[in-house]
Amino acid sequence: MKELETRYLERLSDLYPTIAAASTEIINLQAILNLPKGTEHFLTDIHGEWEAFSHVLKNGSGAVRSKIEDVFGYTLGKREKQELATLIYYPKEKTEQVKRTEKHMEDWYKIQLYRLIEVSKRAASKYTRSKVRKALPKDFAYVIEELITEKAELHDKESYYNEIIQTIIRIGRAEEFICAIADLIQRLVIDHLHIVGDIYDRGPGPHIIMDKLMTYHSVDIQWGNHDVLWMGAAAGQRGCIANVIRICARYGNLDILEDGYGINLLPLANFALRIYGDDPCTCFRRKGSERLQKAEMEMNLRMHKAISVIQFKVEGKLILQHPEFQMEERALLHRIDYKKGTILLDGKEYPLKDDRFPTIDPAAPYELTEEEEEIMERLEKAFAGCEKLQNHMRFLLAKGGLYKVYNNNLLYHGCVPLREDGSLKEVQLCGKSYRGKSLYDALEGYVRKGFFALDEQEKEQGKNIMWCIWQHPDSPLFGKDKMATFERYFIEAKETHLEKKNPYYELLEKEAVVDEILEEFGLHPEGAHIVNGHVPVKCKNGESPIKCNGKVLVIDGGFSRAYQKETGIAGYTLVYNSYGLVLVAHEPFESKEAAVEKGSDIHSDYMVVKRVTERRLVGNTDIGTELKEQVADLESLLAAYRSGQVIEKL
Ligand SMILES: O=P(O)(O)OC[C@H]1O[C@](O)(COP(=O)(O)O)[C@@H](O)[C@@H]1O
Ligand SMILES: [Mn+2]
Repeated sequence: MKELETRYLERLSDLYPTIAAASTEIINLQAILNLPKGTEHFLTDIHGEWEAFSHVLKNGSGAVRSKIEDVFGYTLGKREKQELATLIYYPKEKTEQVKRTEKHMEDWYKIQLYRLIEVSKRAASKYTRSKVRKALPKDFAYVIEELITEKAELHDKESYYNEIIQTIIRIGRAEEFICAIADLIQRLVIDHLHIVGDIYDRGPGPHIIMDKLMTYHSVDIQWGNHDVLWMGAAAGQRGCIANVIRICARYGNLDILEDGYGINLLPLANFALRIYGDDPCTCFRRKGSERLQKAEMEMNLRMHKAISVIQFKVEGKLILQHPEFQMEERALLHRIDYKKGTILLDGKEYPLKDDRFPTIDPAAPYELTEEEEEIMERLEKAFAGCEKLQNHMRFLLAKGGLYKVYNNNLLYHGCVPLREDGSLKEVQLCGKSYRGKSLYDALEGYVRKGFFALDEQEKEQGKNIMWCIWQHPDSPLFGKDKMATFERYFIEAKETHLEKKNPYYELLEKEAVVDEILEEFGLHPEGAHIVNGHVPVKCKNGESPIKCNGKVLVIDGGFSRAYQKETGIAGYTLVYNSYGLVLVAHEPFESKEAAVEKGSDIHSDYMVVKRVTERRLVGNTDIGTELKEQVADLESLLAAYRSGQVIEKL
């Protein structure tokens, strides 16, 4: 044991070879521990709405505005502060707009540059110089550092700064400089980003969001059911592929696949036109925006139906092949009376709104036709072979998981499956029984196997589990008794559309239940929170995102336009800074142009969930715990140097 410790200290002495080096590092770490904790930003349910997402990233859900407020308080008017905020979010566009009318651009540059420097000084003051240095834009690193660092020894600071700024303007670099410093501010106001699931589906730009996240300085992702659906599709699981395409068609977004990811949908399009060419496919009208032209719409309708039918076949077959999933009642095609055009559900017969099924053989309803089979084979290859999609999925795998415990908060997208009495529900998974955290851990293990297992059978199992995570009643990411997709397309009777939520959602006000969940994940209930998304908070019905006296925060980001009518708001985000937790309500995002033109921001309301009496320091965070361990190790090294156990390397 002793030997192991000496060996460890020897390795550490490679990094800190002298008493002086080890001491300096201890002092540095100690300084970091006493800085205010960095601001965390939580977003969920972005659902492809990349413009609103980009905006919220830029404004840090109000974090930029509050920095401006801190710096300028009463010394700037409301309009000027708003203009400055817009300049920080959209430096290029805002400068262009000003140029159109402003006659004295030099003055304008000078004023804005001063203001931007003041804001960045404030934003940087929370961090060590080394961290700020790492965040500096390459081109202007040196000069920005000069400008934002207080120089006590300078006599005439003003003329020194003036000189720098004048030079920047004179040599025609003011615009680039503004962009660089605006980026720096955005980067400094948010230290870490949490995405609590559902990046994909419904909106037009999940791939753009993924590209953005991949360049973000610090992020973790808790996968949502829609994200796992895409992961399953990328891994080649057919049920997931069909769902992904169906949802894109449903929202008129097939171009995400075709243009965004370069996945060829032509075989499906040709097939759909041939098979459903004179079928009005009225049940397959798309939801959401009016972006499609008429001809495209006709095509969309048909592709939508074609892939839906394929989905119901593929899923039904999977369910029947895997009785252990216990989803038999979700295989529906054999319950249809193809002559009468009805379906028998729970002993009740319902007429179908559309009973044209030219590709279904009533004797073998789950078999794909030869052409359907060929289409699926090609799609499988296309998804698996799409480099961009695979890169995005690898990023999700690397930065994400099914849940996260971070700074005393428990983050997951959906729920923890519970029984009616609030106890953790036992769930069967591949012959074993799990509940609570063990269920989450097991499921995550299967997802990773679906990508990385060497053994083909294990890999296959992992892929199928991804499909289960998407829509199994016991999936913690789905959390409903069924996904009534078929019923919602084909049956008028609303009672069949009902998807009953897991008791979790009713029990969230019960402190004993919430505490048990927190403890299950290793947290002390005192001062801890659960943050989840997934269910839109219907503000207009008086629902609140704050449950259980602030212990649970259901912050469906509500970015999805299609859901905004229902909720009456564009959702919530959460900010956790050194002063406490603040829930931010958002208005619908109009467009980037409107944001620049009108200086409109979309955060409308703040609810302080928790305000601490003493500012929280890095020392009280998870990173702080790690740093303290490092300090302890370094102190052992120092002692070893002093006792002669380890010798300095000069
Ligand atoms: O309104 P849409 O896009 O048809 O989606 C409805 C389906 O989406 C789900 O709500 C799942 O998506 P969410 O994770 O966004 O809730 C299903 O329960 C439901 O069947
Ligand atoms: Mn969801």
